[in-house]
Amino acid sequence: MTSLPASQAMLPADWRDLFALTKPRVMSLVVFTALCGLLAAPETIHPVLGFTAILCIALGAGAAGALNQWYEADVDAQMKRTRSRPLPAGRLDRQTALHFGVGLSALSVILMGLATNLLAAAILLASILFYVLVYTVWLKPRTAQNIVIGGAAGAFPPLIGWTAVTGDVSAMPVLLFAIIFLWTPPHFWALSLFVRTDYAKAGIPMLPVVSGLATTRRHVLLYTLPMVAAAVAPWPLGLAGSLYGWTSIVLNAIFLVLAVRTAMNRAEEPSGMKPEKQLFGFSILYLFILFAAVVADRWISL
Ligand code: HEM
Ligand SMILES: CC(C)=CCC/C(C)=C/CC/C(C)=C/COP(=O)(O)OP(=O)(O)O
Repeated sequence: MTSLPASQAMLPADWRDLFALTKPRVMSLVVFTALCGLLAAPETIHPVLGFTAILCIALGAGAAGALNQWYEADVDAQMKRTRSRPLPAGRLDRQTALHFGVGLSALSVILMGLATNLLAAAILLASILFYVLVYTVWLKPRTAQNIVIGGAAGAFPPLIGWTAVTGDVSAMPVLLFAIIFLWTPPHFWALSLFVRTDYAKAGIPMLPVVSGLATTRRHVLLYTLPMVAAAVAPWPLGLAGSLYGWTSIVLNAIFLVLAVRTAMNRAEEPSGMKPEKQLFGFSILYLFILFAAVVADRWISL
């Protein structure tokens, strides 16, 4: 029997499966970046409304994850990494997942509109539709560029958090969007290199399956360069101070070194892919620390 994370161990079985449907581990970083967008905004929001906004983003992101798993149940059944999810493992039926996903999506968008403003609710709805329809249904089964465009869905949360407070969109939240948008390809392609046989088996045209290891490794480095530029930009542009600036320089230097080592690696087997594994693991830490620095920098400047 596999051990459960502490956050899931205390829930009764059915709730545990519904919770797992929301991809809680991935969504924790999505929600964290949204919270940072909300806390870095130049105005304030009543704490109850701020909490409600973050709850809505968590519910919306979880609903999108559930709809993704509803649509991909057959594909998930073919991959080692995903076959123990509630739907392919047969612990939950597809209709329940569909109702859960649609209901939670509607609830999150309506509540966001009531608690904050229509722009934030509209961007939340657009992110859910983008992830489910544009990425999952349209691009993912068709093109190796799926995550380049489809990954935009995961870049919206800080913009939504910020907009929930201010009611409009300015340069800094657009940069926060750009950082996650450009971060997604190296984040995912690093991982895709060492789980590529799974994707090949399931017939999903991810880059290493379609174009090979060397091209994917070059693409990891290619997308890291504009990501570094976008991540450092807030300091020289005067949108953030030196705390953010120095944190960003250190994080981006490490990311770049790992991306170069990935690009230079020639290993064919996952056992030789240490740089790729390190880059994937660091990509998560990178985003957590970078977004925490956005907030810390704003607070010390108040
Ligand atoms: C289309 C874009 C993306 C793709 C294809 C992708 C894919 C993946 C995959 C396949 C994993 C492995 C773990 C799992 O099976 O769930 C993963 C892990 C993870 N991703 Fe992404 N990801 C994307 C975007 C994002 C975004 C936008 C965030 C957050 C801002 C994020 C945060 C994470 C985190 C925190 C993990 C680690 C989860 C764990 O510890 O199990 N990902 N990602
Ligand atoms: C507010 C809102 C709607 C946010 C959405 C956030 C979002 C789209 C995050 C993307 C993260 C993610 C789990 C990608 C993996 O999809 P996949 O289907 O390729 O992964 P899988 O193979 O593990 O199912």
